[in-house]
Amino acid sequence: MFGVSVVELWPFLFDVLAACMVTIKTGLLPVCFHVGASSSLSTSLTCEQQLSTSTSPDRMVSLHPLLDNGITPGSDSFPGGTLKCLCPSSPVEITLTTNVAHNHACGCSKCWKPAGALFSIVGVVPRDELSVTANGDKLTIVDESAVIQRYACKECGTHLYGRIEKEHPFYGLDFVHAELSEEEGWQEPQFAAFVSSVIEQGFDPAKIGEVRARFRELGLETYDSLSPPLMDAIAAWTGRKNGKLPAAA
Ligand SMILES: N[C@@H](CCC(=O)N[C@@H](CS)C(=O)NCC(=O)O)C(=O)O
Ligand SMILES: [Zn+2]
Repeated sequence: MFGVSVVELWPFLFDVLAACMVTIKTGLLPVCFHVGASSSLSTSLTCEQQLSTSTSPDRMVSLHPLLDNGITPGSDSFPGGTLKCLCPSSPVEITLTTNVAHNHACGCSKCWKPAGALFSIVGVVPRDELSVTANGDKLTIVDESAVIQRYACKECGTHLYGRIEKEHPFYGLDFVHAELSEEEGWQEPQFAAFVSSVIEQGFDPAKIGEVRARFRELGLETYDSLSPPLMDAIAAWTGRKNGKLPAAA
């Protein structure tokens, strides 16, 4: 969803990234939490228990494995790496020659989530920093009518990358799930987007406050679309396109 050209937008993304990183708090609660009849968050269950019973949205909830036990900061100097689908043999592999930016939790129904997770973790890279390096013949586009053409493995269903082919504020950026890499140093999640969208997928609206509270405990702001810097980038692109703002230099 997310054309300013990449050349134009990419430095902006890094500025935003740097600003967001200072908001990440330390000393996070260890959790797998229970959203139940009580409004309190319980830490009494293990992650294994939580994941094994998380099929009902209003019982045990895993936001995402990379969030449930606290956020591990990434590395500013991380150069990128390889992401693989979950097939036990002949996995599809993509290679990124840079770290992700705007990495965030997304609650929308379209982004790929690992089993049991309520949210996806998704970030962006310039499209020319991504290449398919193995078993690309297993890729298929999930929904050709979507703005983001999400390329998934036909066998295991994992989304490898999402690409925008039409005129769009985020044309030139590909969407990826860095958790599909074994390397460490990927940018940590910066915010939570499309939070209310989990309700469309069956999550109890009465419990959404607890989800937002948990994100805040983790130091992540929650939004029901994207973060203000990204919404501002979209609006500026639209303003330039409709002539209300001067064209980019
Ligand atoms: N409430 C909707 C929101 C979908 C949505 O707008 N997703 C955003 C965040 S990934 C987007 O950019 N969609 C464009 C697309 O999926 O092609 C849902 O959950 O399906
Ligand atoms: Zn999404």
